[in-house]
Amino acid sequence: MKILHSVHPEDFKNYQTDLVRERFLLNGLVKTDELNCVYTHYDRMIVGAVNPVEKTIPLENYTNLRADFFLQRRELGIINVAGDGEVIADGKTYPVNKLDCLYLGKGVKEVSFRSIDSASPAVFYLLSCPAHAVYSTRLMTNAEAAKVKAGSGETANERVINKYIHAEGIQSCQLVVGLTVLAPGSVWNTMPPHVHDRRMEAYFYFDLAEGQKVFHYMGEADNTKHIAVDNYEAIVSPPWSIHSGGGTSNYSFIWGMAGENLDYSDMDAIAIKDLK
Ligand SMILES: O=C(O)C(=O)C[C@H](O)C(=O)CO
Ligand SMILES: [Zn+2]
Repeated sequence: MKILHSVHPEDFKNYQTDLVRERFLLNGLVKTDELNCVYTHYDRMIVGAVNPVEKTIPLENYTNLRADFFLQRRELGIINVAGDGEVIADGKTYPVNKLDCLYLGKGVKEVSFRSIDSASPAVFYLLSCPAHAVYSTRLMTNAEAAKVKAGSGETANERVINKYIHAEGIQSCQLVVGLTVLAPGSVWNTMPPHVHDRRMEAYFYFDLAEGQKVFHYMGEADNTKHIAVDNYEAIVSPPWSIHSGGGTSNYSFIWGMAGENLDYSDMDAIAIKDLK
């Protein structure tokens, strides 16, 4: 499994586009009939994706985990962003359709993924972090997720934030996961931006139309940089960094965090006027 190391904010100030991409962008995650995971040193969060088309794909036990099985000391959040699919966990089958979320706790031994129709395959996005206790497996459909409206059409940031795994939702050790859907005509996510020194975060962009891009902004508030991100690409955000995007069209993205607490609202807001 590829490993991504952490970056110091002072070093980041010297980074050019290529190095920002190398250190933070996770691309090539979604490949036909493959599971692809990256082990990040941001709270040891593993970010991955599996796109089962013709085959049922198992969650393999990577050697760098030095574990008997993937979830021996970890928990896992799964969100499907494409066609209908199923996750089989220790013999039980869970239907996980577009925008549904399945949480699997520490100790689940055998996990595999399949699509219902290979002509419209599922794409499961995965977020896994270390777990110290067992929390129950739980499926939450998109209709059941807590929804918060944010932004407005006037400022091109009208969106709905859907929360699945968080303090008042699916219970976990440290995973916090949800997704945000931008309204047509709105392009800005997480603007005004924020940081949260107590949690890392990863964004995975999806439902971005062919030929469009999201300009993802990161860095400390007074030293921001951007990279242009495609559909099905993820980007990690260190605790010192803003994480905000401006698209050339509307799109959706999954956000996932791990760290000190499960409190979604534990953020330090940054005023737009203070951005540089
Ligand atoms: O659109 C937004 O604003 C978000 O979705 C923000 C993320 O949920 C986030 O950054 C949580 O810390
Ligand atoms: Zn955040």
